[in-house]
Amino acid sequence: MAATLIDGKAFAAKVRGQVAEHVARLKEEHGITPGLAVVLVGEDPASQVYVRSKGKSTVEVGMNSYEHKLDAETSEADLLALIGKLNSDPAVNGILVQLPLPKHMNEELVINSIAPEKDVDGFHISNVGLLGTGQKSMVPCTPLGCLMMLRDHHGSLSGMDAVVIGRSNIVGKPMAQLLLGDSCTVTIAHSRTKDLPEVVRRADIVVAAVGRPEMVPGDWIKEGATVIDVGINRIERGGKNVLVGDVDFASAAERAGAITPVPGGVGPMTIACLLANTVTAACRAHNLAEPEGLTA
Ligand SMILES: NC(=O)C1=CN([C@@H]2O[C@H](COP(=O)(O)OP(=O)(O)OC[C@H]3O[C@@H](n4cnc5c(N)ncnc54)[C@H](OP(=O)(O)O)[C@@H]3O)[C@@H](O)[C@H]2O)C=CC1
Ligand SMILES: Nc1nc(=O)c2c([nH]1)NC[C@@H]1CN(c3ccc(C(=O)N[C@@H](CCC(=O)O)C(=O)O)cc3)C=[N+]21
Repeated sequence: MAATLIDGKAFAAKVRGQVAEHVARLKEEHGITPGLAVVLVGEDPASQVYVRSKGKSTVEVGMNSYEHKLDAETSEADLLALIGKLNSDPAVNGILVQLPLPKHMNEELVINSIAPEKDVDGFHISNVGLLGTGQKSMVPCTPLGCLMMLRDHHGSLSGMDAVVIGRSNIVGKPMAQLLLGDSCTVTIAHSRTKDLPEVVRRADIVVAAVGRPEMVPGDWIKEGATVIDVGINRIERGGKNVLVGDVDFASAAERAGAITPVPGGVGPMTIACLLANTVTAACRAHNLAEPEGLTA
């Protein structure tokens, strides 16, 4: 392997350490313990795993974790009522409603009912608008984690050619906004992009957020490029269930300058950034100085 491995697991541990320090200071100096509420509707096994791991990390950094598990048949009105209660609860600084929601719910309506200042996912329309106009906002966790790793590796990203594959509201679009904010020349590719291999070959930075196992082969990667693999795909290989990204790691690592693995790359950073956003939200709620280096 020629590429440098960007160790998201180790980076995430460092971020969680910084969050823990800031939480300890908030407690000592101001008697404040930040709180994160996570709402899960239904019994999707993958979602249950994430929610448990989020709760565990929240407690480990010294914050309060409030888990709300609702069954799949819960009405939208009941979910909105719960969000209303969390919005007005001063002990709750961050609210995350795990996606996807059951089919009978209007995801946009639900997300936009979260108080924007508690929207630690950064999905509320106000936060989307603030990010798009370069104003202070809550920044979506996955793109924020990717940005932190890129800045750490490169220092400045100014003038670099970046290609984001995927245009979802939760990953692709906010990722592109953040890269633009750091003065990259940004291309957003998607399922209708003509000649994706050629588009990717131009890139100094490739962020793959598609949800198709190992779809980006090494020969699309420009020699020395930095590859950030957001994909989390569970596939069967050799009779075993394994986790792979959207990038074919083995062949891409031959050409890339640096690359994130799956697992152990973007995933752990997503959770660390969720904690970072929660402590940031708590500081803003109390008009206190925000932790440095934990926001975009
Ligand atoms: N590590 C982490 O923390 C997280 C990981 N993920 C993972 O990231 C991946 C993407 O998630 P998400 O953004 O929610 O996914 P979506 O399904 O919402 O979006 C996928 C995007 O990929 C595009 N796409 C699909 N097929 C192709 C193709 N053949 N060529 C080019 N583009 C294509 C789609 O294009 P179009 O718009 O034209 O349909 C769409 O914009 C998933 O594997 C998910 O599990 C997600 C969130 C967090
Ligand atoms: N409102 C909302 N916000 C989210 O941020 C959100 C969501 N809904 N729905 C689902 C996706 C997915 N997601 C992941 C978080 C961590 C890992 C993670 O830590 N992955 C580990 C592996 C974990 C495993 O083994 O399954 C890793 O990549 O190393 C993965 C995926 C957040 N999401």
